[in-house]
Amino acid sequence: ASITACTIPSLAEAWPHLYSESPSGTCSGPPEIYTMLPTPKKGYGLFATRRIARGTTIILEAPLVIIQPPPLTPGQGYEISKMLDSLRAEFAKLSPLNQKRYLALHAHMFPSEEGKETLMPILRSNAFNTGTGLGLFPIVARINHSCRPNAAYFWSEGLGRRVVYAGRNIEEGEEISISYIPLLKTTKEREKRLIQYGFRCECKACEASRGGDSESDDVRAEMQIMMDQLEAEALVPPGEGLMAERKKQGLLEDSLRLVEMVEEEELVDYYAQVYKLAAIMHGRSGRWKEGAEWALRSLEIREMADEYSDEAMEMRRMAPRFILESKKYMGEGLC
Ligand SMILES: C[S@@+](CC[C@H](N)C(=O)[O-])C[C@H]1O[C@@H](n2cnc3c(N)ncnc32)[C@H](O)[C@@H]1O
Repeated sequence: ASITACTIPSLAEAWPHLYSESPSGTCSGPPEIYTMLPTPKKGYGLFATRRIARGTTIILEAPLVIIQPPPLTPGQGYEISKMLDSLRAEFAKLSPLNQKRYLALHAHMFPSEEGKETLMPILRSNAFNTGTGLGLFPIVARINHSCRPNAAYFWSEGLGRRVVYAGRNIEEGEEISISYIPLLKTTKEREKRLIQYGFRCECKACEASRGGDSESDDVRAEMQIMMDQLEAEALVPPGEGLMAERKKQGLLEDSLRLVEMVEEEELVDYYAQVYKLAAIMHGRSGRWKEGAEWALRSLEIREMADEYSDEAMEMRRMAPRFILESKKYMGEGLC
């Protein structure tokens, strides 16, 4: 029989809104499309209780606490002692049940912290940004990391919630994963960034690299270079003349290559960004129809994530402009 959260009393207690025991003693799972289960090596994780189609919102969660971090000290990060005071103050304001939910979360303790207060290690192991602050979201905090995640997430300022959505189709029983770190880095660089969480990622991309197959690392490093270059070029007026035309063609080819690499690596977090770059580079070469198609693909993802985000608005402005241009070019101008 599968283990459900109801078989783990502390979880059912910490998550009373998700798990209930019927009078007959039967555990009824959450109505959500995910459930929390123990994993062999990663602590708890969230798993799909049924097939989740790409684009589906999986979680919309308000923060339990938000901490406004002090300004970053260059090269040293945040001054932890200052954060601890505000964290203690925010924690004290929580109801006993919410304090329990906070303390039930995983804490990665550094050796110097063993046996000490867990408030800060819990925040460090689980927090996500909330615009200017750092927030703790007890359900989202149960999602494990993968360097090739199947879900993506963002903070919606308008809703005041963190939103997790399926970046690709997720099969029933499959673990839901997100990325805690930027992914266009080599395995070694990603390992360093994951130190604060206290684990070494064993996803397929990391394991292949450790096994001597450097393909994923090479591709990710190349993607970062191409992305930076295309982003920079997108800000500069394209120019005219033979040389400029050649450059435009080269950039168009690069943008398509970048799309191909990102899709091959299944880096769902980057799809919208690279589709937008492909749209711009096609537009610059006068290939408005293809540009419009790329713009619409980017818009679809931006809307899937957050239809009110600045990025969605930007694509909503770009796509019709490209469509209009392609109609002019085809002699179908609007009357
Ligand atoms: C935000 S929590 C995720 C939920 C956590 N597994 C739990 O039981 O509550 C982050 C912690 O989960 C574990 N974790 C997350 N992703 C992992 C991975 N890919 N491999 C191993 N451990 C992982 C690490 O202990 C990390 O500090």
